[in-house]
Amino acid sequence: MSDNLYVGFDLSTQQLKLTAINDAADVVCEETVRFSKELPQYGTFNGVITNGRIVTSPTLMWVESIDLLLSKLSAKEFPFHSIRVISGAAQQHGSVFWKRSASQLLRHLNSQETLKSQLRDAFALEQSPTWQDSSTSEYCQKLEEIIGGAQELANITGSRAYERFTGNQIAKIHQNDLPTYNNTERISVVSSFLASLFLGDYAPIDASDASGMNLFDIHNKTWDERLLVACGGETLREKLGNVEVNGLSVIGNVCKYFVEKYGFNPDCKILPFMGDNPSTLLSRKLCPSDVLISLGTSDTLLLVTTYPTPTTESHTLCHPISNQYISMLCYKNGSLTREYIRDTYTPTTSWDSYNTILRTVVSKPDENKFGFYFHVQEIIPFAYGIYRFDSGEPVDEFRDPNYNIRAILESQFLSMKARSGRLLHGQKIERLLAVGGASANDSILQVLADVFGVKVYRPRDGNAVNSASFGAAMKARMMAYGEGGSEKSEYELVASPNKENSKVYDRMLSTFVNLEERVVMTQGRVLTNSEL
Ligand SMILES: Nc1ncnc2c1ncn2[C@@H]1O[C@H](COP(=O)(O)OP(=O)(O)O)[C@@H](O)[C@H]1O
Ligand SMILES: O=C(CO)[C@@H](O)[C@H](O)COP(=O)(O)O
Repeated sequence: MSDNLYVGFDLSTQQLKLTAINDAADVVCEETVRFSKELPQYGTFNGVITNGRIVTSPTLMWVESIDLLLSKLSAKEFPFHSIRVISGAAQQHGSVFWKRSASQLLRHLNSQETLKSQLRDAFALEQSPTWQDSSTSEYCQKLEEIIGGAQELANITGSRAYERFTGNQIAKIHQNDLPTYNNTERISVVSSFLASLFLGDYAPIDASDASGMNLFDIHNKTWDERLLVACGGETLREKLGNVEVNGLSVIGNVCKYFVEKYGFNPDCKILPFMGDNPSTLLSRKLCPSDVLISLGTSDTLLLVTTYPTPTTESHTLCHPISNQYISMLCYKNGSLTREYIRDTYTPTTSWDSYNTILRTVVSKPDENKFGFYFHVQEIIPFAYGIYRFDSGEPVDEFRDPNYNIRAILESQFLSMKARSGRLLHGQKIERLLAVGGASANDSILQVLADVFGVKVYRPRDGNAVNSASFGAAMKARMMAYGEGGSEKSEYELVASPNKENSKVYDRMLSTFVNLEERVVMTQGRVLTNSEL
């Protein structure tokens, strides 16, 4: 490993990850810290602490995970000195509230101590709001009213008001806990928080992540004054600092702490850190008609567009390194809800037994059966609860409960298909590119191919396992090689649609949309199936 190295981090819901690549863009090292498993003292489950609709992560757990990750690499004699550039990614929307004077702590980090011991007192909020939080509905409603409606807000910021978006989280603190708000010097999103630690100073929020706050004008690429004042009063602008609109501009060198403690090169450059979904888009070379589907803790559908048309169901984000835009659908019931169904309906609670049932017991779609699995409060649609239908009638359980194993995948992918049409403006999808933890699962990707009627590819073996940290490493490498670099053929075909199944799913789409509407109409309280 004597090459130059380019490193990307990803601070996601369940783990902190690192990917290091070399000049040839080959992955030379990956490392992970799983929060709940490796830092159990913080009491998180799947990386978060849930209290009803409030979902947070301990900020200090994130801080400690950085030293833990780097010390794991030290133990392997990782050549920190060879890292030329670092960048990073993180879950979008989450926030970190730095206390007054925290910048002084950041600027004087001492390599003889740990980050945790020095930053113990740096945060005005000990628990960071995360993207899974859905406790701010009243602030969302107010914001849309102030600005003239959901579509109007989407036209400015790229999204209608969403509970997890940082502006609404800030409004909640501003209106309920003014002392904490006033004691806050800087509000970072998770990506700029992570960058700040490496920089030893507050790092700017990058434009792609600012697009997930309901505060940023995605056309002019500036904070929107009316929205700032509505969410956090006159002082919010100062608390947020500047947005970095050029994702490839150097924001500084790595700070002394990392040079002295781990042997980073003092000349190692830092590029702005991004949201994990924009970063995932940088991980692969995409053709204009490619659609990327990330099946991780959250499920997202992503495509790049030159002409954004914000809707009230999707998100439009600034592209992290170009003047283009990203259209995105995001679902909260992704891998963890699939795990829940796996653990409820398989004897050995393993993906192997899940896949066996999917391939053998419920191997064909049944066009009369539909399930909706909003195990946690969903984003699109804004719904909660589990609902099943057989021949148009609500049922508490399918006659063969194994059908849940297929139905959850069908409903997740039918929802994406129904909604992606509006983002594509009639353009045909040529390839679906699957990334994220569940993309390792061929049986799941077969259902995806059947529902969309399109071939599904995934990164070829040997590429990075984690797309967001790989994307950040690829951006770091762009400093030396530009945006093109030496691209390789990076995909393998995993699933071709079964024509018969695809016909069935085409027929199911309109019934799916109607039943989903019916489920949403009953919201307000969770109904059992027999009440529907
Ligand atoms: N073989 C598999 N089949 C289906 N899901 C899987 C498989 N392997 C891992 N996963 C899921 O992937 C999820 C993690 O995905 P990942 O993209 O790494 O997470 P994150 O969204 O936190 O970045 C886990 O919750 C796990 O359920
Ligand atoms: O809320 C969103 C996007 O709007 C999520 O996609 C988060 O960015 C979380 O990412 P993961 O932890 O699932 O990677």
